[in-house]
Amino acid sequence: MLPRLGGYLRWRGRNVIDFRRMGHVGNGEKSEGAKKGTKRRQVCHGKGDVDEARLKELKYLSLVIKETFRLHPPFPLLLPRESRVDCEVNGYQVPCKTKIIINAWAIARDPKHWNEPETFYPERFLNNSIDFKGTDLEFIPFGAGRRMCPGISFALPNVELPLAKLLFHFDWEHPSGMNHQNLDMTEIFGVTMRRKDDLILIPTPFIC
Ligand code: HEM
Repeated sequence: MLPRLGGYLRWRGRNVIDFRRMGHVGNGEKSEGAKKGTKRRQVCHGKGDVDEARLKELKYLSLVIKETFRLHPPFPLLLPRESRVDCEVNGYQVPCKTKIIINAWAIARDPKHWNEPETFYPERFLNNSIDFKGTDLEFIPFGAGRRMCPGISFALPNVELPLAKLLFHFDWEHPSGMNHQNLDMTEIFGVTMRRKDDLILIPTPFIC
């Protein structure tokens, strides 16, 4: 359960939703946003909620999640590996037993593997078999090989389901003067990566 403090929904010590500016829906009347939102909620509309069984039908959401993991992997650097033989990589001599840290963040933005790598474009995964299950080495937000994340099948529904529920039950807007183009996506690098600035959004409840 996420705590609500002083009008903000807080997660990991940060303000994620500003409830003080929450859009009002009076007397059971649907907001304009909610009426428009019905079309966007086709998969779950009439059910009143999103459940785990329907997650795989939310095709576009899964593309958006993939693209988010590509551009903003929570763990930008994989666990250190040790080379087992003397080898040469791009002209560099790498002696046996050298500790190697793989930069999954940089690989996922490498123009040798991605068209317009800096652009957030979920459709790039449409009709495309590239996945983050550890076999496509240009896209490894969960790592690859023997040290790959063993929590992946626990992690994914815990990203997809809360996100799907938040999108189903609310319409979301930026505070005035902001739009997705001027949203500052700067991140703070570390063992885990996170936004530099809080993401402030205005939710309007969607009444089914
Ligand atoms: C979105 C969520 C998550 C992401 C992006 C993620 C990503 C990663 C990455 C990149 C690694 C290093 C893999 C490598 O070096 O090849 C890793 C390791 C690991 N992850 Fe996750 N992880 C997530 C959630 C979880 C969860 C929920 C659990 C446990 C329930 C978990 C347990 C572990 C463990 C135990 C390791 C170390 C494996 C080892 O040392 O061999 N992770 N994870």
